[in-house]
Order: sequence, then structure tokens, then C-alpha cells
Amino acid sequence: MPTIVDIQNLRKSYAGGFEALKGVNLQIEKGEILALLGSNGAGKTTLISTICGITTATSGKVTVGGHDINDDFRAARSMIGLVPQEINLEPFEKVINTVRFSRGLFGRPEDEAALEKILRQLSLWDKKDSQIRALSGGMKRRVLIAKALAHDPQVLFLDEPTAGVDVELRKDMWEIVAGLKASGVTIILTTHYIEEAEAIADRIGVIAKGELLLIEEKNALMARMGKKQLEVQLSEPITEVPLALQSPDVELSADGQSLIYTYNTNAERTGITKLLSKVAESGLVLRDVATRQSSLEDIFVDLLKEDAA
Ligand SMILES: Nc1ncnc2c1ncn2[C@@H]1O[C@H](COP(=O)(O)OP(=O)(O)OP(=O)(O)O)[C@@H](O)[C@H]1O
Repeated sequence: MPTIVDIQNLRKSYAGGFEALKGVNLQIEKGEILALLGSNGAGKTTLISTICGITTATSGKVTVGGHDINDDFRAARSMIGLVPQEINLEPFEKVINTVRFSRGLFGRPEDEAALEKILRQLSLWDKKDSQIRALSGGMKRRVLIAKALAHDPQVLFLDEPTAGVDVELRKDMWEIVAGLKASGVTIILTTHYIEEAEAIADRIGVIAKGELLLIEEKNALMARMGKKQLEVQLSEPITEVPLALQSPDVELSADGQSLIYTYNTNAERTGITKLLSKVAESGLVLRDVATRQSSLEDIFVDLLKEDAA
């Protein structure tokens, strides 16, 4: 896939000297959904704000569709739609006027058919004449997206689109994002919710303390770093792991009822047969066995631990 947003060695120091971005390199591919994960204060919003021209970079280079965000700001910015974290809508304005006004701001010609298409795509067409203040929180978030799409951008940034939103609305948002991707829009979203990235992203970027720690295809990442655990439940609790079974990969559960064996999903041999025969040799009686696959959440926690170390 061709690159649509090219970020080279981007640095941002705020007044006072705090370095929020420490040389970020990132190529965003046309048509992908990229999820940027990171803890509070990691630099996700700063990265988006810099690309969108809300914050100026201290150094580095960003192009959008080949247009430099400094030398060719208007052309670069017109390719971008930005959905901010906060709802910043005019309460007494009608939905359709809000979206129409945004299109006008970018100097795009009036096109009622384009507005209708956007509002229908976001299931807002029957609300087009409602005042913003009469909408639910979920609808307001959809209006923010409609506004961001009003000038037909090719790249859409969503800054924490589902922060503080209930599970059902979050799933609606995921469907909307999938629909936008299908219509050809490149999507970059920031999120704290790892299950969100797991559900919708093609690639995952992890930001910590102003640095991009990792950027990788979601499926490859989960296969590479994913671990599985086998839980061997015992008929009688034990107080310590028998000598024959002692290894860094074998742990005893807190209640002494199970042995937890962690193994790599990519290894040639899982070691399960050997483990089970050692369990029998040690005179332990099995009650049941269960497996569990690590989630993106476990991978993320491991990564941040590694970084801190
Ligand atoms: N205008 C500013 N002046 C000084 N420091 C700032 C400013 N804006 C952000 N920062 C600092 O830069 C760091 C990165 O902030 P940023 O908002 O980019 O993080 P984030 O990853 O988006 O966090 P969150 O998930 O909480 O939104 C934080 O330490 C923050 O305090």
C-alpha cells in the first residue's frame, strides 16, 4: 500500500522544555486503520495535533498526500479530517448546518448530495434538522465525525472516539469506522481500550513517553508475542511445585489448585506432553485442563514492562 502520511523524525518540545515527542518516524498506509495505543500523557494527542497543524513541531517533517504540513499547509490540511476528544458543537445549531458550515470552512463547493451521503452513512439523516442540544451523547459523537468528513478528507484522525462511551455505543463506533474504511478513508485512532485496537485495527502502534515503541500488523504482533497458558487443575491442592516440574514456565496458582504452564505459540514444540507426563510422575491427579490465549492487553502490558526495565 502507498504511504499517505509520512512522519520523519518528529520532535515536539512544549514551552518549558518538556519533550512530548522524541523523534517519531511513522509511515501511514493508504486505506489502513491504524490504532495508536499509549497510557495517559504518552504523546498521542500531541502527535495528532502536530500532523493536523494545531501544534507546531519543534523539528522533523510531515507530509500528507505528498504535501508538506508547513510549506503546503492548506493542501495538506484539506486532506485531513480531525475528530477531537471533546465535543465542541454549537448546541442551538441544526445538524445539517453544522456539517454544511464545516464544508464551507475548507472552501469546498456546496454539495447537498455529499452532505446527505455523509449523514446517511452515520445514521444521522433523520436527525438533520434537529438541534445539537436535542441529540444523545452517541449522536453528538457521530456529528463530530460527520463534521470532520464534510470536506471529503482522505485521512481521518479520531482522538479517543469511544472514551467514556458505553459498550453498545463503542460497538456502533467500530461499525462506523469499518464502514469508513470500506469507503476508502484511511483511519488513525488513538485509544486506551486495547480491545478496541484488537477489534478494528489493521496495524498497532504503541507510544510511550513520546516514542513509538512498536508498529506492527495486528495479527503478526499477536502471533509473535502471543503466549498461551495451560491450566492444569489438580484434584487436591498442593503447597509447592514438585521438583520435577520446577521451571520458570510453571507457576502454582494462589489457591494451590492449579499449575499454570506458559508456552510460546510459535515454538516448534509446546512441551505439553512432557509437562503432563511429569505431572503424572509426581503423583498428582488431574481434575481438568484448560488453555488460555494472551490478548493484546497482555502483550501491551509486557511491552510497557520491558520498556520500563
Ligand atoms: N500545551 C502543553 N504544554 C505543556 N505540556 C503539554 C501540553 N500539552 C501536552 N503536554 C504534555 O505532553 C505530554 C503528552 O501529552 P498528550 O496529550 O499528547 O498525551 P496523550 O498520549 O494524548 O494522553 P491522553 O491519553 O491522556 O490524552 C503530557 O506529559 C502532557 O502533560
